[in-house]
Amino acid sequence: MGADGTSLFTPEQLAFCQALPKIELHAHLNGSIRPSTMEELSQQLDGAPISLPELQRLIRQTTMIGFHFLPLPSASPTLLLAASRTLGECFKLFDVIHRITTTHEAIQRITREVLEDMAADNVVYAELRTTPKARPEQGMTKESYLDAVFRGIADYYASSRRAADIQVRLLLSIDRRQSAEEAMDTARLAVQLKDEGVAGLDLSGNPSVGQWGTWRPALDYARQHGLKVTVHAGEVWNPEETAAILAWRPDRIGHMCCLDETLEKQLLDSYIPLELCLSSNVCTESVPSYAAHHFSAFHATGHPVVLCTDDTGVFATSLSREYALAAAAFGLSNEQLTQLALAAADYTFLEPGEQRALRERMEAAVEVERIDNSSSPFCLFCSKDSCS
Ligand SMILES: CNc1ncnc2c1ncn2[C@@H]1O[C@H](COP(=O)(O)O)[C@@H](O)[C@H]1O
Ligand SMILES: [Zn+2]
Repeated sequence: MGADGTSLFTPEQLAFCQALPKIELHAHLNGSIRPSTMEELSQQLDGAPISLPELQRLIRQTTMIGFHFLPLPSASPTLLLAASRTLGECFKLFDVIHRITTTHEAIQRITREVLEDMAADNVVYAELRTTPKARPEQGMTKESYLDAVFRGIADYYASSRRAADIQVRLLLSIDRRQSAEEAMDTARLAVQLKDEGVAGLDLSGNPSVGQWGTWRPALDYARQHGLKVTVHAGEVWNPEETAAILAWRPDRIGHMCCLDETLEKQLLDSYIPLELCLSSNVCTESVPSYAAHHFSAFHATGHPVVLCTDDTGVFATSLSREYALAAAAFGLSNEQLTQLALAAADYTFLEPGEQRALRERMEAAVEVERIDNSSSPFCLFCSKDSCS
């Protein structure tokens, strides 16, 4: 374990995590944009309200986080120095990203690329979330924004040799800057698209903005119409709101970094699955270090937890890296990592039969990996030099 805010994982740990079939349940579409695409799209900006040098500075700063993964000489582990990007800076960057992804073409492209990146990382099931946006100046409505997302998904399936490898559902996000009416529009849209691959609703956005009561009717509406709901909560210290969200009992909750003893007990009693994003929380300083991340305490009690990325483009990470970080920071064995990955099937917003089928598909893939690795002198599945 490195010093505060640093963590160590070995190339073998990362290789194991890359080979593991994984489930991604907390990924924001625009936050998962490839830095190279961000840079390319920014060149096409014309008369943007943000200057190109400033945009380039922000993009460089993002890519720099990626450069903090320093490969050391072969026998040494990979060193990750977590660069920090406060939540405020993070939301400035989202505004920038949104300025360069204003067209249907850009949305379609980043959707395809995000799926390509996930499949290459051995993600076998993903719930991708995004905030539908109306941009009248671009002839974009919330519906046409989502059509572009669906076209991006179709493009991925049409072009990928690994198409069968990844199953996708969408979650529609409500941004905390939105009014009750805007939130309700998104909830109605999600209900209309239930049979088209929309599995649920998400509440996200700058945690310091807005009031829980504003969006609650929209979330009630979605729930009454059979959709699942996940909510970002406790990303900053706001005990009243966190308690109200827990009392509402979302189907899953993201983050929950800032809890006191009472809230922690309520959460444990609720048994609500937690979506945990280590790099995001450390980079935004919602938690002080990997070692101090609450993943460890919740995982140790048997509380349902799932590792997720949040924003691979903003935090320069991947789901494999998040698993490797957890392995290193909390001393998880390969078997524990495997069980963690498999258990996520139960926390998806799929029907129970589909969850079982997903888990079986993952178990079969794990079995193939075990057999493939059984002849290797270094067993990926037990971290021993040889496996008996
Ligand atoms: C870092 N922690 C976070 N906390 C809260 N909300 C976040 C977030 N990361 C991302 N988002 C939400 O996702 C949007 C970008 O994707 P979409 O435009 O919807 O595809 C951001 O604008 C924010 O609302
Ligand atoms: Zn998030």
